[in-house]
Amino acid sequence: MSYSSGYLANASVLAFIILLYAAGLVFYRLCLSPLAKFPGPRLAAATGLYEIYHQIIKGGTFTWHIDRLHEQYGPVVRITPFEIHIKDPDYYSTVYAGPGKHRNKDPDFSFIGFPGAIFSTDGYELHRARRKVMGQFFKKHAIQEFEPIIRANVEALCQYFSISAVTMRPLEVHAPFYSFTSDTVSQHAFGRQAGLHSLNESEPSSTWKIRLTSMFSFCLINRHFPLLNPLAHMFPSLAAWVVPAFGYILDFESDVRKMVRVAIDNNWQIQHSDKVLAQAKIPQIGPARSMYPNILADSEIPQSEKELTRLEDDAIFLMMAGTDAPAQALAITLFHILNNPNVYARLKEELFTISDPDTVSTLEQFQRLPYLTATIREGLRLSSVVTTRLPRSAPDEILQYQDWLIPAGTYVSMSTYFILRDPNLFPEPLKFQPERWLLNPDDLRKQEKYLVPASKGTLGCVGQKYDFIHDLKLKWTIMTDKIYLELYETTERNVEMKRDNFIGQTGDGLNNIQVKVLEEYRY
Ligand code: HEM
Repeated sequence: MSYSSGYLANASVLAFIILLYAAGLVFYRLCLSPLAKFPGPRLAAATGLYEIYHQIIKGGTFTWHIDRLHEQYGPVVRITPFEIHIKDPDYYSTVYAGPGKHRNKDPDFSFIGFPGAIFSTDGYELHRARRKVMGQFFKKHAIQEFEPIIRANVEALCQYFSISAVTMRPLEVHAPFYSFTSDTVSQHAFGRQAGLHSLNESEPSSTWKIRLTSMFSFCLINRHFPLLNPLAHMFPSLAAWVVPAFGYILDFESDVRKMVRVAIDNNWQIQHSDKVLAQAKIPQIGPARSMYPNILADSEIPQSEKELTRLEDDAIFLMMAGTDAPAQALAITLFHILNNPNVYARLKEELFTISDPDTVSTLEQFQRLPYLTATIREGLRLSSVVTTRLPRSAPDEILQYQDWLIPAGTYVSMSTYFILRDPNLFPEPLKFQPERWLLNPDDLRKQEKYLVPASKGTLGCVGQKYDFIHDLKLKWTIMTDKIYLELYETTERNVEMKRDNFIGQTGDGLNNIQVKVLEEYRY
């Protein structure tokens, strides 16, 4: 036998073995797997390529496709070989359960390229320990202590609106909102001085909007092709040349890594100096405590949790999570307010009841305003910025849904995007109607159960308490009696989510919300 025919024979045997293995795997998944009995497209049950096709080839459309599958197959659908998707808002708190119920994330799904991040933490116990540490900085009182910094940042943010009133140039609102949220989160995380200060720039900068949008589009690819991430970081210049958006990601990472290194260096210096001086030197944010410097200084927290790469990963995700979703939710809420003049007028009227030029209204005062509070809830509902599903497993529990018994350890997911737009819960769901939240306390409690834009349970968003900061931001930026806003060349198309990059994205080139600042009334 010649060399080439021997080679061909070996290749054929290898191809045959691979085919046999693939056929066996597909047979197992379709007929023998404990999930074989669940309804859904056979192709989705047979291979993960089904999801990849909708996410990568069809451009992030799987979320909407899943919804169509529910119309065809009912409330339970097997959407991948390993995952069941359920569409029933009343089942949400079973899957996304609170303390006392053991839930795990799907580590493949939570892989976003930064394995040390709390979001990607595999294992219930480790996640719980990390959550306990991070959670203390997000307790209501901790955020309230942070209010002076938020106020200062809101003031800086308002400058852009004031300048726009003078120049009469339309303002694209994502850019200043992203600067606001990235400055605020970084100052909370690293201390006022050590954090970012994009709001100091004279023009609103779209840097953070571009960086974050690039980060999230990369997240989607990472999940399906996890090897791309280390490869891209191994050859950063080449990767940035092939995919220019990667350059923005590197810049973003580099800024966050720098802040972490400074925090570690400072901590080292503090620990090696006088102990009394050490306490005084730990950065404070107003009377509140900044996150990473205090974590580093806490001798109860194990050293492994304070390693450079672990903290870098954690801070990168924190900056992503704390910047993008709140900035988008705020921008989209603003769009809906301005797109509904009756809502805008009613809000202004309500805000005039507390507006006193001689005093600065407090967050607590805003929170007592029923229509403003209702508007914020409606904004969080309709913006529903997180379009991804977030699979969970119950490792030691058989979940029961209707007559279905879901084997322990199976990944189950639900999409909040469709809960927030469920017509049975929210009639005419695409309409922006703050009035739907003006309910008596019992009915409000029942309805709030379904307001889940930031997920729920022990693994849900740690920054949810930040939501009430919207009250402050909204009041100061848009409802203020000093300015009057009008949409400029912006329609529903500019806020309509078409693609799922974890965070929803509009159609190409439409992610802009422009306003004209029509007048600025000065006392
Ligand atoms: C409108 C605002 C926000 C929305 C809609 C939102 C949404 C979410 C969602 C859906 C998750 C995933 C939860 C899960 O896996 O079940 C998440 C996680 C997270 N979010 Fe938020 N978020 C918001 C604001 C914030 C803010 C302001 C911060 C920080 C300052 C933040 C920090 C985090 C962190 C650290 C996690 C990971 C939690 C963990 O895995 O334990 N988020 N967020």
